[in-house]
Amino acid sequence: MKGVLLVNLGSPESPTPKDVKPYLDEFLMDKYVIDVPFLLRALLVRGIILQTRPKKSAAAYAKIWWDEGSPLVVISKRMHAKVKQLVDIPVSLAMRYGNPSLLSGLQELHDKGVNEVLLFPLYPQHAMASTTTILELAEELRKKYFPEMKFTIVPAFYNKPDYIKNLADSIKDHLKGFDYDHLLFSYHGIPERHIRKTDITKSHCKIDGSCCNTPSPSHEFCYRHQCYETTKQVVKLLGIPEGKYSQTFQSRLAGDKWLTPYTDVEINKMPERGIKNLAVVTPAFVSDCLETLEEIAMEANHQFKEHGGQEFLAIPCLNDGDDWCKTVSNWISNWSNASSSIKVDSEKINA
Ligand SMILES: C=CC1=C(C)c2cc3[nH]c(cc4nc(cc5[nH]c(cc1n2)c(C)c5CCC(=O)O)C(CCC(=O)O)=C4C)c(C)c3C=C
Ligand SMILES: [Fe+2]
Ligand SMILES: [Fe+2]
Repeated sequence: MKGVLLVNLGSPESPTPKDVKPYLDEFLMDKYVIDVPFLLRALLVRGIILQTRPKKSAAAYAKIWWDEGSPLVVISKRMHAKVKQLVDIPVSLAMRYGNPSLLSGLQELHDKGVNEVLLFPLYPQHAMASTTTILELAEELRKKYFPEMKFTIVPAFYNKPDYIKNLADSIKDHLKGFDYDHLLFSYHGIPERHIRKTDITKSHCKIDGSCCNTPSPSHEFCYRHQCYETTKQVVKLLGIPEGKYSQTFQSRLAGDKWLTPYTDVEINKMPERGIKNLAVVTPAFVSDCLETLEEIAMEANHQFKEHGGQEFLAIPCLNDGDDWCKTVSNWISNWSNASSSIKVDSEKINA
């Protein structure tokens, strides 16, 4: 029997340092996130980062927390509930860090008699720190607890026409009545090293002006290419002219060189370049979360105005929007109705 596991990132249990600390420990001790040898990772994370960050992060979470819980988890649950109504196979929800855990999601499907699982990482663009870590942990759990299960993986959907249309429609709706000078596409950043590591050709990605626009098999897993492609396809659909939009990367940690240009640096320079009304969209996230609600809608908004900007619009993520939930359920139904599900590629899922 077939079933689906939707997987998002996850949040702490509450916006307090006591609950944020174990969440950050699980997150940052992940070898796909901080990809250095264990002892160095433990020294960096437990010896340095966790000494101060839980308090700072908890304060940020407290600003965006809802009565029902973390926005990311609450929104994911709402989306899950809608998708469940639209398909006729079991669908469970899990988080990579925190709860509901991946193990509980797989167990729930197993208890319903599911032995063919469509693993659905809720990330439009592929990154080892987001997607690979889900797939690796799921495989580890499968081997240990559910050896009879088969997995099929939903690949990054950064360029799938129905996803692009949902995103473009949402941007268009939110821009109604907002006379914007510029639309910024701000994606979650990753260290440049991660781009080189996921380059399957081991030679293509130079992280320069052209590699991501030159066709290559490496693009199947290149986060940077996939971000550019999402932006390119959305602006094409919306007819936004060159110069009226740009792309940046947000949420970097100190230490490494992360993908540039940096969102905060660019936003602060915009008012002196004549951009007074700025709209920001965050397509690396399908659900609003700390990084969109606090870092962009509060912090970047404030900084933009401090630097002379006038109006700032943070465009919400697709969240549990009806069109997006329909797209997700169509992909699921196409997979569940396919006669053979041994290996289903993205084209088939979107057929
Ligand atoms: C788009 C997917 C994501 C990638 C890729 C990603 C990489 C990445 N993240 C960190 C460090 C942190 N990220 C944090 C929050 C956070 N990250 C994502 C998504 C991706 N991260 C989301 C959806 C969220 C929000 C979670 C929520 O509960 O709302 C945090 C925690 C908050 C904080 O202390 O700032 C950290 C830390 C690294 C190091 C990384 C790539 C190496
Ligand atoms: Fe992150
Ligand atoms: Fe590239």
